[in-house]
Amino acid sequence: MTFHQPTGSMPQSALLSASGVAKSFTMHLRGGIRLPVVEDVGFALHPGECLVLGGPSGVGKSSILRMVYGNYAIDGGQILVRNRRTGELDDLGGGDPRLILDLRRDSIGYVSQFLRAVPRVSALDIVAEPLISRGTDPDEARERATALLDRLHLPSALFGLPPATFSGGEKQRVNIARGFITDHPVLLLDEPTASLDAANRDVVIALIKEKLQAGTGVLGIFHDQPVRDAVVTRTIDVSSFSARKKIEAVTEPSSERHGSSQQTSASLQEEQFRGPQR
Ligand SMILES: Nc1ncnc2c1ncn2[C@@H]1O[C@H](COP(=O)(O)OP(=O)(O)OP(=O)(O)O)[C@@H](O)[C@H]1O
Repeated sequence: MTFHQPTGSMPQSALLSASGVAKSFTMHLRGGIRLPVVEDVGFALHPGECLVLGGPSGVGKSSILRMVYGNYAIDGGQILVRNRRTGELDDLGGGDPRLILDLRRDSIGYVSQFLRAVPRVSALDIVAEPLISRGTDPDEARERATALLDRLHLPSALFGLPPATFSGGEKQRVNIARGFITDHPVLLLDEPTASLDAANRDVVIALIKEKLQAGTGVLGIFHDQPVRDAVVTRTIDVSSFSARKKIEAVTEPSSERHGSSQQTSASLQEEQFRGPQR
């Protein structure tokens, strides 16, 4: 396999680093309008560290997580990841799909806000699958999945059912169990506790702390302040990477421009969600 070779470096002890990363979205259905989101994103993640992405809604926190997981291509810069299998630094920002899959298998885990359940697969098998696909004996994998789902208070009557009909919190607990069952050195968490009650939030806090103690580096978004305060070791203010501030600073003083062809990023954003007017 040949992968994109990184040209940069990162602190020896780091698991992951981003430098000079920029991201904009192009609205192809809106005449190719370009919506800049972040630029010059830079940070490093070390073992046992919980780096929290902070800043107001829409500033680019989830976009950064998605870039680090290889879901979003980057416009520039580098995202270097220590490949657990080879020990080498890989540039995930290069967008090589084979490299992205390789890193997801052994090096980077991700718990998204929502479970993407496969139809007809039981909750237990969804959770056990990442272990089985990495060679763990299926019985052992299911035992560990059972223990994790028990810990997250999922009623055992649901273990054998596909999560399609589960409540939001039940689906999220299956999602969390699936994300935490493996031991990726880097774990990305996108609001893992958003749909959980207090008791399960405490379980997730404990699970995150156990990961950190084991040396996992966690990069996460936590809107839930008690959870954030319980796990954070360092916060990154994503506003400092905002590519919008500069645009707004240029467009704000001239109010007559609003509504004309010189749109602000805020109005572009609105349009993006409204979609084409019919
Ligand atoms: N796939 C996409 N296509 C177009 N624009 C996008 C896309 N994903 C994100 N954006 C835009 O990028 C900006 C940043 O979004 P992002 O979800 O990263 O923000 P956030 O800081 O995580 O927000 P929140 O805290 O509300 O979840 C938003 O204006 C959003 O509309």
